[in-house]
Amino acid sequence: MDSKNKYQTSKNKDFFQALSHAWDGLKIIFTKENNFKSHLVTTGFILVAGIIFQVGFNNFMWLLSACFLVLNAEVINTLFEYLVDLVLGNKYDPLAKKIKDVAAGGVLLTSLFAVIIGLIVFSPVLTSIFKAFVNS
Ligand SMILES: Nc1ncnc2c1ncn2[C@@H]1O[C@H](COP(=O)(O)OP(=O)(O)OP(=O)(O)O)[C@@H](O)[C@H]1O
Repeated sequence: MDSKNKYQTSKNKDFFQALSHAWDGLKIIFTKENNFKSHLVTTGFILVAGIIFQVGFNNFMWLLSACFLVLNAEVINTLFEYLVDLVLGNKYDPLAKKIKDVAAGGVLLTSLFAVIIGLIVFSPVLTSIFKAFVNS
């Protein structure tokens, strides 16, 4: 199948064709899903904060991992939303609700993990800000 054929349903010919489809997938989720955009912006702020406050290599890796887990959970959530919509369209189905809600629950759970990691990593910074605020 020609790689320029937008109706391709067969396997990709090479790694670069697969990469271009994966990039298309990221563009879709970035342009269509506002939650993904917010998570990406938050990831940027957290990583910049990690650099500014010099949290150390290991802590920075924890922050990086937690942020990318949240982004990945959002990708999986969107995937299930698209699958349900593909199969059902606007038809209501209690199982579809379960699928979408469980996928959204996965994002929430991962986000809670990221918040806990953030609080642990930035606790020295937060403590010194709190002390400075109390002493002022
Ligand atoms: N076909 C359906 N049948 C039953 N319930 C549905 C169906 N589609 C959506 N829902 C319910 O409506 C809610 C909102 O649907 P939507 O597709 O916007 O998911 P969402 O998790 O809110 O999306 P996002 O992650 O983009 O904020 C879902 O969580 C689910 O409870």
